[in-house]
Amino acid sequence: MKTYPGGTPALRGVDFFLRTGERVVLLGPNGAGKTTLVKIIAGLVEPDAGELKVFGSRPTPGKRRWLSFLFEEAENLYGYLTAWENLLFYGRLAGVPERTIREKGLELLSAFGLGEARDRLAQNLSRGQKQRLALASTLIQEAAAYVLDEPTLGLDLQSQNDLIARIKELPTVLITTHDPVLAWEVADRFIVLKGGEVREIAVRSDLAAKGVHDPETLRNWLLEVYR
Ligand SMILES: Nc1ncnc2c1ncn2[C@@H]1O[C@H](COP(=O)(O)OP(=O)(O)OP(=O)(O)O)[C@@H](O)[C@H]1O
Repeated sequence: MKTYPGGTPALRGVDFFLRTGERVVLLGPNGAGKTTLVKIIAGLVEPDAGELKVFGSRPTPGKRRWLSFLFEEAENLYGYLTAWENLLFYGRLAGVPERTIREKGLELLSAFGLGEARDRLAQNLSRGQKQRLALASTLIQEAAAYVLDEPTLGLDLQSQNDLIARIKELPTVLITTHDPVLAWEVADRFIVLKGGEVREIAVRSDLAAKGVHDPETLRNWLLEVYR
C-alpha cells in the first residue's frame, strides 16, 4: 500500500513473487503504480503498509546490494562523471572485482555503442546514450536479480534488439515496460497493474488460451485489460 501525500492511492494491494530464474514483466497504463513498486523494492519509497521480502526476508541495505536497478529516465547516472567513471562507480559499489569491472566495462561500452562516449560527461550524452549508459551501469553490477524500469525508453531500434538479447541472458529480472515487443520477447510471466492493483497475472500458456501469440495480439489484449 502506498499513497503519496495529498494523492490517491498509488498502490492498493499488490501481492506477487519474483522467483529465482524467472523473468517477470510488469505492465499497466500510465499511473498504474509500476514505478512506485520499483521504488519500494529499491527502498526509495516507504510503503504505508505491506511487506516486502528480498530473498526470503526483510530487506537490509546489504541484501538490496544483491539487486541491481535501472531507474526510469536513466536517473541512476551521475551527470558530472564520465561514462567510464559511472561504470567504475557502479561496479565498485556492487563489490565487483576491479579486473572484472574493467573487462566487463569495456565489453559493455562496446556492446552499447558507447566507445566514443567513454570519456564524456554523462550529462552531455544524448537521451538514448544516457539510457544505454544507465543500462550498462546496471548490468556491470553482477547482481543476483535485476529490476529494470522501462529499459527501452528512448532507445533506437537496433539498441532495443540488442537489449532484448541481453535481457534474455539474465536469469532473474523484473521489468516494467509499455513495449509489447520487449514484453513478448523476454517474459516468462506477465503482471498487469491498473489503479495500483494487480489486474492480471499470466504465464505464456494462459495468454495462448486468450489468443495472444505475438506482440501485436499482446498489445490488443493489454488494451482490453487497461480499459
Ligand atoms: N512523488 C510522487 N508524489 C505524488 N504522487 C506521485 C509521485 N510519484 C507517483 N505519484 C502518483 O502515483 C501514481 C502511480 O505512479 P507511478 O509513477 O508509480 O505509475 P507508473 O505505472 O510507473 O506510470 P508510467 O507508466 O506513467 O511511468 C500516479 O497517480 C502518480 O501521479
